[in-house]
Amino acid sequence: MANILIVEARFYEHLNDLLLAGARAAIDAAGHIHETVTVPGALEIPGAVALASESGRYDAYVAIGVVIRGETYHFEIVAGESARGLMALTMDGLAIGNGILTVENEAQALTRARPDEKDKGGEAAKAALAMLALRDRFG
Ligand SMILES: Nc1c(NC[C@H](O)[C@H](O)[C@H](O)CO)[nH]c(=O)[nH]c1=O
Ligand SMILES: CC(=O)[C@@H](O)COP(=O)(O)O
Repeated sequence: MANILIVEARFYEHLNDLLLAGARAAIDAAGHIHETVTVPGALEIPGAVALASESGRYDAYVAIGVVIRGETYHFEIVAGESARGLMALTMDGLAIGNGILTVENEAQALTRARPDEKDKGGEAAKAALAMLALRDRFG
């Protein structure tokens, strides 16, 4: 049984609740356990994963968040840098699924967050478990 850490950036409460439901359902269905920690925004997710990985308590990580474009360039920074940070951690050997939505508006986010629609939270959890299985295979 693996211990999965879900790191959520709780910028949009109602959207995160949907993503979390999908991620938790996927982990439960696979027979694993999970914990959840909350950070202010997507930019803090990679750092939280890095800090958690130093504990040695978790087998894989699921990043959950929603980045919706506003008026400024900040969207590119938040979306791009959170993804880049997670990719760097993946290349360091951590099993991570990226469920950070980067969208133009709330309607796009809702469709992707709902477990009974695109279920990006569940998809990210399954990706993390797939990477964990790969690491175990190559370990
Ligand atoms: N605009 C969004 C943010 N912005 C906040 C940053 O992620 C970060 O917390 C801040 O810059 C302090 O370091 N975060 C999201 O998750 N979603 C957004 O739409
Ligand atoms: C993704 C963001 O950082 C964005 O929500 C911030 O909005 P704005 O660009 O209008 O400041």
